[in-house]
Amino acid sequence: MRPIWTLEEARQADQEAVSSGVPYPALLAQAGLQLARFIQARVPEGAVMFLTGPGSNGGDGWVAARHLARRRPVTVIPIAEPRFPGAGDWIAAAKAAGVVVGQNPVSLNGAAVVVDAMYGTGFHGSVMESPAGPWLAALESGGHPVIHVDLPSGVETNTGQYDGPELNTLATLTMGAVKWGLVGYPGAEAAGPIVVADIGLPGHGQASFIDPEWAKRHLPRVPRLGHKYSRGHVVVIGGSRAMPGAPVLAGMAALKAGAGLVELVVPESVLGRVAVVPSLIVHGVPETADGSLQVSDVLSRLAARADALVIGPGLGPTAPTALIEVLAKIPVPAVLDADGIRLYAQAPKAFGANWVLTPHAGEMGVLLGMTSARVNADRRRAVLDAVHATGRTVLLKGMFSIVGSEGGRLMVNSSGSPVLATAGSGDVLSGMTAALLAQGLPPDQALALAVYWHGWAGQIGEREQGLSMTADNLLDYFSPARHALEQEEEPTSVTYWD
Ligand SMILES: NC(=O)C1=CN([C@@H]2O[C@H](COP(=O)(O)OP(=O)(O)OC[C@H]3O[C@@H](n4cnc5c(N)ncnc54)[C@H](OP(=O)(O)O)[C@@H]3O)[C@@H](O)[C@H]2O)[C@@H](O)CC1
Ligand SMILES: Nc1ncnc2c1ncn2[C@@H]1O[C@H](COP(=O)(O)OP(=O)(O)O)[C@@H](O)[C@H]1O
Ligand SMILES: [K+]
Repeated sequence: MRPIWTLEEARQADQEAVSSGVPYPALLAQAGLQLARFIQARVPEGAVMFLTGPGSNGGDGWVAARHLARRRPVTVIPIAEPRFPGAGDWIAAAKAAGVVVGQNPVSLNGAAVVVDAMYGTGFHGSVMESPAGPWLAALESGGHPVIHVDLPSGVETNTGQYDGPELNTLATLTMGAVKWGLVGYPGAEAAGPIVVADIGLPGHGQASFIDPEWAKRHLPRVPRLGHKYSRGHVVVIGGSRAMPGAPVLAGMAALKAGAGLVELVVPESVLGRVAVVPSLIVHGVPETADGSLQVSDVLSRLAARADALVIGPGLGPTAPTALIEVLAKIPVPAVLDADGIRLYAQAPKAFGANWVLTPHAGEMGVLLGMTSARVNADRRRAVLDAVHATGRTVLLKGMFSIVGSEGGRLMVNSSGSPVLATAGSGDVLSGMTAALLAQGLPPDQALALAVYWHGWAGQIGEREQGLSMTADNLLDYFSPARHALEQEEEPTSVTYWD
């Protein structure tokens, strides 16, 4: 279990530790020691400069400063009067160990690393208007390498909202468990690589990361006596004159993720443009005057044969609402993506059982009646609201994608790469998800495993091809990504330090 905490859950973890007999100063001592060990490991030489705030985030800094002062030059610059429990004693001990107390920004210039211990979970408001503002501006213009304690100062714990500058961040060492602000936007960008320090707090929460061991255990095995029908039959419903390629990407992804048989159902006028891949079976069915899929008996018959459907890749903005109403009556699990989500938003009552939705922030905005900026301002809340509104499993895409399912359970993906932000990469994900549904995984597990596997394919693709990777190249990395899952490799965006 690798939990992700809200502010309330972080406070609850403290209280549980304290009420089980751990004195609060012991937690501060442990956090400060872990911070000192981490700084020593990451930046082994040179002067260390701490910027400390009034609360316990500053306390972590003072404790770490005392440990490091035995080995190397250490300066602490308090940006506000210390008020954390036991401050007088901890500060006296740090000074006795040789910590120098500085006062001005000039002293930053000699630092091999600056430690941001100004604000953590107790922060609220605008950081640029707080006493930390001028220091963040100095760090931005000086380009000093920075390690953040718990959270970058100014990042809101539950959402990731942040109005400070981008710094030269080496890492964020966070105490006990990752906070939602570190996987929210733009907090995730400000945090850089996240490292979790074990300080002996209890490790549970409502949300968790998708775990490498969990992913390995849920990968479908290929039965030795299987045949193509027993491996799962996926039908992709989509395509339009402007977007004939999207269903092909989804279909190929479904095959490569282990479906035994994949059929594409597209408007008849685009049939010639999708019938290019020999492994895919394609059907042209009746279309509207502008070349979008139309409701027809043949479409319903083809859809009803599937073990899982993908509805939406390349469907286009003019497909009729009646299409979703007809498909909702077919008792087959389905992935709704792209214009499939728009159709759902127009006809919410049409929602079929075992359907999953895979919106990016813009499509989530369509579902919830808000802008994508508002979705991204509190991604956790958006997923909870969408699950509540639909009663179904929902994925909010993007870095640190979130899978939400009934009961408010949330899973966050830590695999992935910015090269996935390329046209068609969502179609690949929808096909992969359908293949896992067709192989018998329940919706939340199919989605979590698909997003984790897809992220690994992106990571390996980035390593092999750099930034020029496209969505069709992504298909080439399913196999090495599956191998990474089988080896329980750890994504690098979040690591655990003990
Ligand atoms: N909990 C644990 O188990 C452990 C916690 N640990 C560490 O403690 C951190 C949490 O400590 P914390 O609660 O003291 O909060 P922290 O962020 O240091 O600062 C709060 C202070 O900042 C002030 N302030 C806020 N916003 C402001 C603004 N805009 N402008 C000006 N001032 C502002 C605020 O003022 P107030 O709101 O009270 O007026 C208050 O004085 C946590 O992140 C982790 O690093 C570890 O030691 C180990 C165990
Ligand atoms: N910066 C990023 N880091 C990690 N994954 C990303 C990033 N940007 C996009 N992705 C992933 O790439 C995919 C993009 O899907 P989507 O936005 O639907 O693209 P399209 O509609 O063009 O296929 C999603 O799985 C998303 O999570
Ligand atoms: K901090």
